[in-house]
Amino acid sequence: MSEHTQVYDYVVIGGGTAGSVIASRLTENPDVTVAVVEGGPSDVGRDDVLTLRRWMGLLGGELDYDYPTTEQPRGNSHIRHSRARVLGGCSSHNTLIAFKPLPSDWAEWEAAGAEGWGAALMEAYYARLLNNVVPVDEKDRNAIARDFVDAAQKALGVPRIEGFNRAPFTEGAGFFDLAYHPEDNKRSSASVAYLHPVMDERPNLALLLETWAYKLELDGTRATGVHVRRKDGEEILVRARREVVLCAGAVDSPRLLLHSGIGPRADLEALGIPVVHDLPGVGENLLDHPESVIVWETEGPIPENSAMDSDAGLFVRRDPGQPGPDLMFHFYQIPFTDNPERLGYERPPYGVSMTPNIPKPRSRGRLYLTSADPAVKPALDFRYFTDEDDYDARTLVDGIRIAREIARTEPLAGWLRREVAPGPHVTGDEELSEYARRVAHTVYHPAGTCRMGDAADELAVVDPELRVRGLDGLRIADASVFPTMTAVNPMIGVLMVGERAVDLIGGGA
Ligand SMILES: Cc1cc2nc3c(=O)[nH]c(=O)nc-3n(C[C@H](O)[C@H](O)[C@H](O)COP(=O)(O)OP(=O)(O)OC[C@H]3O[C@@H](n4cnc5c(N)ncnc54)[C@H](O)[C@@H]3O)c2cc1C
Repeated sequence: MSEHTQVYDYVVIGGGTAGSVIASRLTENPDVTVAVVEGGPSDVGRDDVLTLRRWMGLLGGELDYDYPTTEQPRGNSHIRHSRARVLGGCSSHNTLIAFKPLPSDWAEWEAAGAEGWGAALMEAYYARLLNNVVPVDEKDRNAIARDFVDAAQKALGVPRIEGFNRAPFTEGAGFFDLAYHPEDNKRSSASVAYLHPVMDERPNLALLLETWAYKLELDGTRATGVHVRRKDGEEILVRARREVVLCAGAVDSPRLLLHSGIGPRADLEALGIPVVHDLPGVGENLLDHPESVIVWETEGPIPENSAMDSDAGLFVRRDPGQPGPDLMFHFYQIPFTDNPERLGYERPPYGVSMTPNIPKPRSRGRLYLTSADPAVKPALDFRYFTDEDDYDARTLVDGIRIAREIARTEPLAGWLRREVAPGPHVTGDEELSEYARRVAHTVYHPAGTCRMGDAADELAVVDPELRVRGLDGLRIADASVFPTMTAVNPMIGVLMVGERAVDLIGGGA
């Protein structure tokens, strides 16, 4: 089929978390035309997507790109990285836990060269968000999760936090804020909040759904559009009069750059991809929040009410010298045994789990291509637990010990019949580390693969205005631009990147 051309002012590649924000804001100006190239279908009318509590049913299904990791000698090689293939992106299949990044996160970004991204300025972008961010509703607060919060507070002496986004914190236990509508458990995802209200009313907004972007079009050093393939095989060159904005996420943004010849020269040459622009940082600095899991059998069934089965959590700061928390826990009202089962552990009929994770992991991974064929998934080598001081693994060992302290404390203790995994006999540092790493999972937070940095930083992919270094007409706005990992779950940070990108582009009404 021959390729034809469509022209818009802006082409947004990826109608996901950040992309939905940008497309919505840019088209507030009726004189500006925007095309969104989105690989997945619409989420409108899809209860399987829009009902928050059904999130687990989406993992690994037809709306999941489902990226494997490379072998992880120090970790778990079986982790599958879910990435949503649907309008709203990962905000359409995640758990919508909503944390404004902490002031210490923004300070770290600034120190890494993201000039102008300090906490005071970023506050305005949080205020702009259209998502319905509310604390877990009273009716969704399960009795065992309430007792987890009480026990954590008592066992560790940390404060109870009601509204994690009200003020910066370093420690505390409580129910999360979620981007949802408690009355019907519907998502307040990026697409629901930003696109649904306007998508049928704005002739200047074109949603090209089930359309895959496989190569950027460049005229010299200027990005002028993108080559896409529609579901029926039709190929289109979607041109941008003003800018191309890449919002395909931490996996697919670097993937598209690499297939377009933008990346580390030697890697591209080795695969026979013509080098358009040597940019060594593309795919480097692959970050994540790794987690482990402790599972208990409960004395019997747990009440059913919940927003999405992991409604409460805990932050701890073990090292008072740190500006923010250095250990985080999600509490699951279900026995989360996917990884332990592979090691021979059983799934109890009724149970709960705590998943300690590393807010500021030190291991750094890398994303790279293994083929010049754009259909082949890239390799994701997170290099889990490879940091020099073994900080990451030690953090999870501390996490298991702290989780046990909480489990021994009333009012939680009375619910629990026995520890299923790793089991009370596993107590030594070495054994705990081995267990923690082999059952390690991801909190699904890949980031950093096109990181922002200053002009002197050769491994930076975008400058503080989100422009790709050395090229014109091309910005990136999604989780890939994170210079470092936020201590908290990243989605709100991604939405704020989207809002800020609109200002930097100079668009919007
Ligand atoms: C299961 C799960 C649970 C999570 N829970 C939470 C949570 O509770 N709280 C939190 O803060 N964070 C959570 N996260 C992380 C958070 O959702 C992500 O960090 C964030 O949504 C990423 O946004 P993004 O804009 O970078 O990418 P995405 O939202 O993934 O958007 C990328 C979009 O681009 C499209 N796309 C990609 N490549 C192409 C291409 N070549 N052509 C066309 N379209 C393309 C995709 O279809 C997708 O819609 C979770 C993630 C997952 C997977």
